[in-house]
Amino acid sequence: MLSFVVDAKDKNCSARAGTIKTTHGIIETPIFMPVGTVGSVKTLTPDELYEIGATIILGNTYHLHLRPGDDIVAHFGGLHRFMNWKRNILTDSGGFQVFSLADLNKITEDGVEFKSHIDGSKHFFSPEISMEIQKKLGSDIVMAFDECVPYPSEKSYVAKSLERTTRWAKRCKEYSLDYHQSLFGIVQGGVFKDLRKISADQLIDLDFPGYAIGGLSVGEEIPLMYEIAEYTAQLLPEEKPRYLMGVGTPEDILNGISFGIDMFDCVMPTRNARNALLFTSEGRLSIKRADLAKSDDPIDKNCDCYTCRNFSRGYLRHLYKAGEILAMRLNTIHNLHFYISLVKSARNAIINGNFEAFKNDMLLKLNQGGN
Ligand SMILES: Nc1cc(CSc2ncc[nH]2)c2nc(N)[nH]c(=O)c2c1
Ligand SMILES: [Zn+2]
Repeated sequence: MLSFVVDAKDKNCSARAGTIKTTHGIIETPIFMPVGTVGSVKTLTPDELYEIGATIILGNTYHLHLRPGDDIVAHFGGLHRFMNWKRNILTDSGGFQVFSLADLNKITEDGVEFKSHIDGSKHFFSPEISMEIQKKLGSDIVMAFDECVPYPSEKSYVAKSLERTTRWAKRCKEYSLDYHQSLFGIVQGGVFKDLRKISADQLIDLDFPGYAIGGLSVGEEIPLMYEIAEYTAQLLPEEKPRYLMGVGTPEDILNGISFGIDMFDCVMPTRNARNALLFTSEGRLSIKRADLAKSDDPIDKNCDCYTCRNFSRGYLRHLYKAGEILAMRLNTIHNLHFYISLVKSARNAIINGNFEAFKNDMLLKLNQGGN
């Protein structure tokens, strides 16, 4: 069970600040959700995640089903207990990962057969099986089992696929989840506005407590992603949360917020951190750079994260070059803190009525090479 209220709306664009309430606590939106695919946000402890302000993290049905197995996670009382995470968890439904990771055997009305990318073992996912796994994981927000069509795809295939995704969503809705879990529908339709409208209308008829925009950030050009994301967001009920899956860069998130989108997730901050690519309020910074060897500056002088309060660029560069695990941890703390504080600042700007100015100022700063 999930409630959502809109706390403030921008006057010049669709941006809004909201509050999601679940049994695992409050989520103030716009929100960025760190990705914890196999039950860990790579390199960080739950306490470190609380410290940077994370209120919801993501888990993956596909990965956890394959390893350690949803039965094992259920044995420990669900994913919250298993990983000792006391706040919210959203789990993706597995469809996307099957299509992007597994050796996909075949897709039928009933579901998808696939081979594990880990050991090649055969598996089958259906809407019902995806719901059963997410029920065992005990996530607060459960994603419907969908087909994320690749880009580009023939319009005729996208049109047929979205109809099946709607039929699958209906099957998911008919499955009884735990009292505390809420199921979000996922809008598909590729990059075709007329198909997006059909998909959105069909899912709205099924009446979900929240809606995700799927099928984007799959290789399409950024302007096209923005156009479809904005169009689709405006089709969705204003009083329900809107989640843009797999997005994105800080710029994408600021633009997504202006389209009226409330929730975002992306592996970028955590993956880039492990590759020494850091986000700062003056643009991107590669901490590997030789000219940083003697820099006593923090990664970002405007950042108050643990890493920026305690360590120099020179030290972080050294750790990375030496292959120290601490480098990954300190970089991850900074990048996640950057994303989470970006959306928190966006929320405050919406509440204070100056989101447009905030967004334009940030977009300028994010793209300067001021490091
Ligand atoms: N781009 C994109 C990303 C994801 C993964 S979101 C995620 N899961 C775990 C981490 N992040 C998607 N997931 C689903 N179910 N459907 C989609 O259309 C889709 C599109
Ligand atoms: Zn920092």
